[in-house]
Amino acid sequence: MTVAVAADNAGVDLKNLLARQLDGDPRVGEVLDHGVHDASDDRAYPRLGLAAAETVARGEADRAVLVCGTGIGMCVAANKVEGVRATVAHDSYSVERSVLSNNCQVLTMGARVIGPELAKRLVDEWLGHSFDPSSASAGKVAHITDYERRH
Ligand SMILES: O=C[C@H](O)[C@H](O)COP(=O)(O)O
Repeated sequence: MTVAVAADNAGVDLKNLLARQLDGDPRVGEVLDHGVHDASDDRAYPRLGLAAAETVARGEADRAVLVCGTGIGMCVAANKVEGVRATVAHDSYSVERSVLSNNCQVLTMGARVIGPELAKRLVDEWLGHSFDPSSASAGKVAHITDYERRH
């Protein structure tokens, strides 16, 4: 799969770490890094997160990992992009359910909330989950996407 990544300067170190891990993962064909690339770049999280989420909406990326201070701003921004379902998650169960229940394509994390080793482990787990369109959860997600299309 193709995975987009992005971060503001609060999340750049963790994003770079996760990008390297994703790059070395055999399940990932390509990592699209939307920046920032170092902490001297002070572009705000919505610019970076929206650009990455748009690549998911356009089908250029299958998924995205977005990092800011808390993960909240990136999550709010990404969810404004039509067709994108983003979640902030810092625990294994939420990461799993974000895919299996909610078909989220975007995972956001807060570099000021989670340590790098746990973040790496959760991203590894996240890649292993895939949504089952024949599951009971599919109709619930469809309710959201239908609403989005109608409004
Ligand atoms: O959600 C926003 C992020 O945590 C960001 O990195 C920091 O935003 P702030 O500077 O507005 O607190």
